[in-house]
Amino acid sequence: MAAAAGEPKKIIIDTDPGIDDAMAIFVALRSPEVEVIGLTTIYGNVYTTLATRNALHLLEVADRTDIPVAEGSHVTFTKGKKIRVADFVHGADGLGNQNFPPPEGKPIDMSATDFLVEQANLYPGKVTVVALGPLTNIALAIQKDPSFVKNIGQIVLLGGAFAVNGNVNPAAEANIFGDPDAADIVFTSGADVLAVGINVTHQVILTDSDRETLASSNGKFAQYLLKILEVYFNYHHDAYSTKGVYLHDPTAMLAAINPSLITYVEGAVRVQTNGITRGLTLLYNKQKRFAEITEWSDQPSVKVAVTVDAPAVLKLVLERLME
Ligand SMILES: O=c1[nH]cnc2c1ncn2[C@@H]1O[C@H](CO)[C@@H](O)[C@H]1O
Repeated sequence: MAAAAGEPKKIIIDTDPGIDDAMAIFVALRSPEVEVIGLTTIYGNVYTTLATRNALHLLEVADRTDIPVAEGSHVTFTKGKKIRVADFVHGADGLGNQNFPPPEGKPIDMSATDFLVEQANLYPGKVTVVALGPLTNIALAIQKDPSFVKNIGQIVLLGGAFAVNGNVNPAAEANIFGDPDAADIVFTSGADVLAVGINVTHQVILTDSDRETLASSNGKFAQYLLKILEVYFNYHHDAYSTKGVYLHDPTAMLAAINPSLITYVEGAVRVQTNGITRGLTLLYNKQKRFAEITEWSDQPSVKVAVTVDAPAVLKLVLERLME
C-alpha cells in the first residue's frame, strides 16, 4: 500500500473502450492511489471515432467530465488504414450493444499525441501512461518528441502474449497485432515500460458467480457494467472453455496502481512486424551474450509481467466497482 501515501500518481489512460476498458477506467476513477489526468483514444476494440465517443460517455456516467479526452490516431503508425476492430468481443457499439445516447461533451482541441507530449513535459517523470489499446499514439509521441521517453514516468501496457498463444491467432495478441510497428518502437524506445500480456491476464477471470456478486451492489458502476458485460460473457462462452471473462484491462490498470500485485522479469522485447507471426512478442532475457551483432544487440530492457496475484486483483476490482 506504499502508493497510498503521498500524492496520487498521475495517469493518462490510452484506451479503445471496450467493455474491459470501461471496467479499468472505473477502477482507476475509484482508486485513491491515482489521479486520472486525461483519456486519449485509439482504435482497437472499436474505431477511434467511436472510442472517443465512448470515452466521453464513460466520463459522463462517472460524473467526471472534468477529465479531458484527446482523440488519437485513426491509422496505424505506418499510415495503414486497414484497421481490425473487435466488435465480436464488445458489440458493434463497443459497450455491449446498449444504444447509449451520444455524449454531450467533446474531445479537446489537441491530438492524443500532442496531449501525451504536453503532459510528459509539464510533469517530467511523474506521469504514467496506462495503454489499453494498440500503441500508435505512444509511438507517435516518441517520434514527435525525442525527450518523451525520458519525461514520461512509466508506460504500463496491456499487450503481448509472452511464451503463450495469442488471442487474435496463435501468434499475436490483439493490441500488439493492431499496430506491431508502433509496439516495436515502444519496446525499443528506452522508456520505462511494463508489459502486462495475456500470459498474465488470462489468469484473472471474473466468473458467473462473481458477476452475481457484482449484481448484489447498488453502486452505479456495478449496475452499469452488468448491462454491458452480457456481450463480453457470451463471447467468452463461445471462444473459450473458461467459466467467465478475462479481466485484461483492469489487471493492467491495477498493475499500474499497485505494482506489488505482479512480478516481472526484465529483458529486450521485439515485435514481429510481418508474415504469419505478425504481432508476435518475443522476450530476450539477456542470459546469453551472443557474439553476433543483430537486431537484438544493445536493445534496452523493459519489464514483462510473469505472475499475478489473481485473487487480490479480482477482490480489488469487485471492491472498487461495488462501492
Ligand atoms: O479474439 C479477440 N480478438 C480481438 N480482441 C480481443 C479478442 N479477445 C479479447 N480481445 C480484446 O483485446 C484485448 C486483450 O488482448 C482486450 O481489450 C480484449 O477485450
